Formats: sequence, C-alpha cells, structure tokens
Amino acid sequence: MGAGKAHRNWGVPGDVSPDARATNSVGDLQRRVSGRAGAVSPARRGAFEALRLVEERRAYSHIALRQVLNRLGADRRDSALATEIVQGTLRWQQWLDEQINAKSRIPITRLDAVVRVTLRMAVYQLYKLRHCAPHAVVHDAVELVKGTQPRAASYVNGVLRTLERQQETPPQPRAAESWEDPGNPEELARRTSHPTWMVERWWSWLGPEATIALCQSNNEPPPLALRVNLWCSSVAEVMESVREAGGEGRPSPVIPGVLRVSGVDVSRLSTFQSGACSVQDESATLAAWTLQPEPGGEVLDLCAAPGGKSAHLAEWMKGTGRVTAVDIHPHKIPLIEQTARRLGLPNVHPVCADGRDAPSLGIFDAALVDAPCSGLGVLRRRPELKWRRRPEDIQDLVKLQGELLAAAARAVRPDGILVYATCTVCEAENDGVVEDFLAGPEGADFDLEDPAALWPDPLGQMTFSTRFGRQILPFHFGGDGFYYARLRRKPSGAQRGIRRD
Ligand SMILES: C[S@@+](CC[C@H](N)C(=O)[O-])C[C@H]1O[C@@H](n2cnc3c(N)ncnc32)[C@H](O)[C@@H]1O
Repeated sequence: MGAGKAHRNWGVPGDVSPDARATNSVGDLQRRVSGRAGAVSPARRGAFEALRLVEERRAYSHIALRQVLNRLGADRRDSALATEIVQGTLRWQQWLDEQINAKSRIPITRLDAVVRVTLRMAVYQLYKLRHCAPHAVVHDAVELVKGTQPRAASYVNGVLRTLERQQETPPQPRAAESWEDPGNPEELARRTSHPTWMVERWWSWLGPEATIALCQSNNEPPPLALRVNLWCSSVAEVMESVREAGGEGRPSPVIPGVLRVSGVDVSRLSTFQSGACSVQDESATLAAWTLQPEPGGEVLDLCAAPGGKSAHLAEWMKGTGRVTAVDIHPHKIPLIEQTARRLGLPNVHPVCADGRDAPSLGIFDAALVDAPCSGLGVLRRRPELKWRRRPEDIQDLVKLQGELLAAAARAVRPDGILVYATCTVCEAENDGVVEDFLAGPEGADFDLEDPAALWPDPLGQMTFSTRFGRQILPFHFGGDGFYYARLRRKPSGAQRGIRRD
C-alpha cells in the first residue's frame, strides 16, 4: 500500500525558489502601491471573507470562495492564491491553533471569530506558503482586523510579529512524508491535523499504514478532472480546448474518457460551454461504470443534485431512455436542470421528492443511491468537514442511508441493478449500511456483485475490496475517497414499486 518509504524531513511544505518568492512580493507590492493606503491584497481579502463565512455561517468553503471571488472580480492568480490560503488554513487548522496558542495569552477558541480567522490564515502563510512575503502577510492581517475589530489589531500584530521573529519554523511534516511509526492514532491526528476520533476510526478499520497514507493524502490539494461527454465529443477535442486556453491536460491513466487538467478556468473552456465535458472527480465517474445502464432503460438516481452522476448516466445511455433524477431540496432542482441543459441531455428528468418515497416513482431497471454522507472521502476539497463533523452525526446518516437504500430497492425490477455509493471513508456508512440492508426484508431479494469487475482494468487491484463492496481511498490513484456496492435483484424477486404504465 501507498504509505511510502519512511523517512524524516522537517522541511517546510510549499517551499519555492527565492525567485518565486521575490516575484510574488513584487506583485503584492504593486497592488498595494496602486491601491489606497492600508489596502489589502485581493487574494487575502477574498480568503478572509470566505473563511469568515465558513467560520461564522457554516458555509462550505468551495461555495463561499466561489461567491466571494466572483463578487470581488478576482483574476486567476488572485483566485489561485485565495484558494490555497483558504484550503490550507482549514486543512491545517488544528496545527495552526497549536502554534497560535503557544504565543497568545488568550486561547484561540476564546478569540473573536474575525481574529481567529485572521490569525489562522496569517500563520498558515507565514509557515506554509514561503512564497508570501512575511511583512505583507502581517500587514494585511492587521488591516483586515482593523476593518471589523480595530481594538484587536495591535494584539494580532503582536502575536504575528512574535511568530515571525521566531528563528526557526516549528517542526512540521511535509504532506508527502510518512513516518516510520506514528505510534498511535492520537499522534497521527496531531501531526496531520485531523480530529482524533476520525483517525481512531480509520486506524482500527484500515490499520496504521493505510491510515497514515490517508491522513497525508487528505492534506494534498485535490486534482481537477474533466469527464468527456463521449456521446457527443472526444478526449482529443476537449484536450485541444484545454491547451488553447493555456492549460495543461493529460488523459487519466485509470479511467477512459477522463482528463486530468490544471491551469484553466473550466467554466470558460469552449468545450465546457458547449457541453462536451463536465467537472467530475475520477472516483465519482465510477458510479456509471458500476451501474452500466442500458440505452433506452429506466434509471432512478435517488440523490441526484447537482446532477453530475445523473448526467453521466444519461450520456452513457446516449440520450435515450430516462434518468429520473430525484432530490429532496427544491432549490437544488434547477442545478440538475442546468447541468442537463448545458450537456444537451433530453433524458434527464428532475423530480423534487423525498427519496424514501421512491416506490411511488415507478419501477426501474436500475437505481443509484449516491447517499448523503459524512464526506470523509472528500476532505481534500472540503477540509472544513474535518472540524464540523461529529461522531454523533454518523448514526443519523446511517439511518437515512439505510432508509434510502431500502426505498430504492423496492423500486427496482426483478434482475434489475441497485448501486449504493458514498463519498466517505467510514465503515458504518458503507459496508455497515449494506450489511443491515442485506439482513432486512428488502435485502433478501438481492445478490451482491463486485463493482470492480465492471471497472477499467487496473482499478480492481488498486482499490480495497471490502466485505460488501469496494472502498477507494484518495491515495489509491488520486481520485476522491468513494465507496460502491452493486446489488442485483434476484430474477424471481417480487418488486414492490408502482408500475409506471
Ligand atoms: C452526495 S449528494 C449527491 C451528488 C449527486 N449524485 C451528483 O453526483 O451530483 C447527496 C444528495 O442527496 C440529497 N438528499 C438528502 N436527503 C435526501 C432525501 N431524503 N431524498 C432525496 N435526496 C436527498 C442532497 O440534497 C444531496 O444533493
């Protein structure tokens, strides 16, 4: 497994050449000179506002960032730096708090949210983004606090100056580093900035080696993948458009029809606008590979918004048949509609309903339950979930997931396919839900099948086979952490939904 060779290196992550550092400082300076006195760099302003939304209003970081950067009209460079600051600050929050607590007379948890956010993002830049000039970091932090908490400005200045003056940066693991022996889950949680309860669960389920690799990969920036709409386009066409836009792309080595890209604003790609591609993580594309819907079929996607997997299923069916795309939240239905419209998919039919009422929607050849989950497989993209999730949440999620799976099962015809998926790394929400389902009244009619038997070739060896399905971890091939189980209703099994005709 990918825990890597043990070696110790306390170097600073994100270290870059002195040239890069100088270039960025000049950029910072020019912006400041051209702005009013006390102006803050747009990237730091954006990061600060997004982090406040996450801290004070429990916003998702990726949504908060998008909103703030759009409003500020940030260019690509500012957006990239703001994203790096927001994601990094959230990823390393626990570790940053430790550093701040060591120098602050008030524990970070007792500070005002604005002060907390400002200190965390500044310390993140000082210690982990060596291309940010320290004087600019401290200046901007003080200015940001002055805007809302003027009396705290000198306090922030004092803490940051003390940290800045520190001769040596504190010991910190490189994200790609592994340790010979972290000893125990508590120590691993501390070193990699995760909640202990989370790491303890992984440790006892996956073992130390996989847990180390998982914690490290959770702290890496997430890759960007484009799924090509093979119904109407080709990998070559999308690749060409990425290059034309100044970005880089290469075909995924594991999943046909997917490109790994960088350096592009996808929403501006000609092929994105024309519906030739979608942003979708490589592991998420495996939902369609696992379901393998027949063209012309009736497919139920029970937890569908924003519609990424519905669209892939509809493309797989070459625009024929019907994908009934259900979501409980009315405000998310337009997202499914927009996705289907952009991709020119006539066979996606959004429905606003509680998935637990699935049998009232008809009888289907296949159903996908991409269940609401704790999201512990996507911590690279949503690092705030580390600190927001509580062990108690899992119990409620498991109950809902079980109800959705049982309801979907009742709507699947004899010999039809039922796929259960999550983007989490949590045994209770994955195998645990399938185990309970199989032991319940609906489960008796279903047989398990191995999803990996249908996946592109190397993935069977690269992913974990679990008791009832397949677990993908972010270090397996770079895709998000996902779980898939595939079930087939026995040909003789009496289905219990309402026949549509
Ligand atoms: C993991 S997300 C689905 C992502 C989607 N399949 C995609 O690929 O774009 C889970 C979705 O389930 C929806 N949901 C939560 N509870 C539900 C319920 N009882 N019935 C139907 N949808 C539900 C949420 O609104 C959320 O959009």
